[in-house]
Amino acid sequence: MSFVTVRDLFQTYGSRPIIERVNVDVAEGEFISIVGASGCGKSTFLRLLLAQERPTRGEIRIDGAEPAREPGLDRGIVFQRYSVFPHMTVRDNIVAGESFRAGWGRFFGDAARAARDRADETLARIGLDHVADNYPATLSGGMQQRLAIAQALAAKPRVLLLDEPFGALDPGTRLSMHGFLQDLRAETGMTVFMVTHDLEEAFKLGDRVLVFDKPRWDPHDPSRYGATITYDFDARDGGIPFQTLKENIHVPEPH
Ligand SMILES: Nc1ncnc2c1ncn2[C@@H]1O[C@H](COP(=O)(O)OP(=O)(O)OP(=O)(O)O)[C@@H](O)[C@H]1O
Repeated sequence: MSFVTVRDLFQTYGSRPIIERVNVDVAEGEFISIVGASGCGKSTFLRLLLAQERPTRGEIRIDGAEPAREPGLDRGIVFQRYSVFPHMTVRDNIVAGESFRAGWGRFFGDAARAARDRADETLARIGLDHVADNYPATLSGGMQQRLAIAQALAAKPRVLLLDEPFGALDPGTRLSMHGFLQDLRAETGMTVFMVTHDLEEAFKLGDRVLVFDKPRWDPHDPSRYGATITYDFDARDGGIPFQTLKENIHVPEPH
């Protein structure tokens, strides 16, 4: 059963086509990695899923309906940087994330206290309880991204959109963030779309890996045509052969 349905999607800026005839069906709970050359429209595709922009042509359906224009209702988004509110404490960032669900309203009195308690529980679960009163700028990159993901999930979205969420992190932190995201996914059953430049990350985390590319190319006018999904790899159970090969590479013990 298709949960997210994309049909004949086109996006053009001025006279410049960016995305051409994108068609894809995604089941609820699937983790979709998106890869492709720089500037080929991956972030544009996420913005269309978020309904931040309307497509030039075509349609997107989430659970049978057009995606709501307000963020945080059924979709949460995390960018490479700057997804959290810098002027709010770590705890208030989580409370703000939850308040999206309440229609951007603010919590008062008992409701505010209860929201802060829930935020503290979340922070304890993601290992950020000791910095609840700090401001995001005082946290490491990995901690800020953990906070950003927890904030996006506080509104309990059914779809999480991630735009190169780990791109600015060092390899060790990136690895622990993979574990963090896999745990959250198992816990929530959410549907995820993640743009990444890291192929290994794409195949490791994704159930499917979509490749965006331009099937038509005019060498005299590179911006004449847009990109579409040229490959849709099944990445479950080890993914494509190179991933299996890589895991099987045996490095002999030194004698
Ligand atoms: N609002 C806009 N108006 C005009 N052009 C835009 C707009 N948004 C994006 N573009 C252009 O569309 C193209 C695709 O941009 P997009 O950010 O979606 O690519 P991307 O694949 O995510 O790139 P990267 O991997 O570098 O982040 C770029 O050439 C960009 O300059």
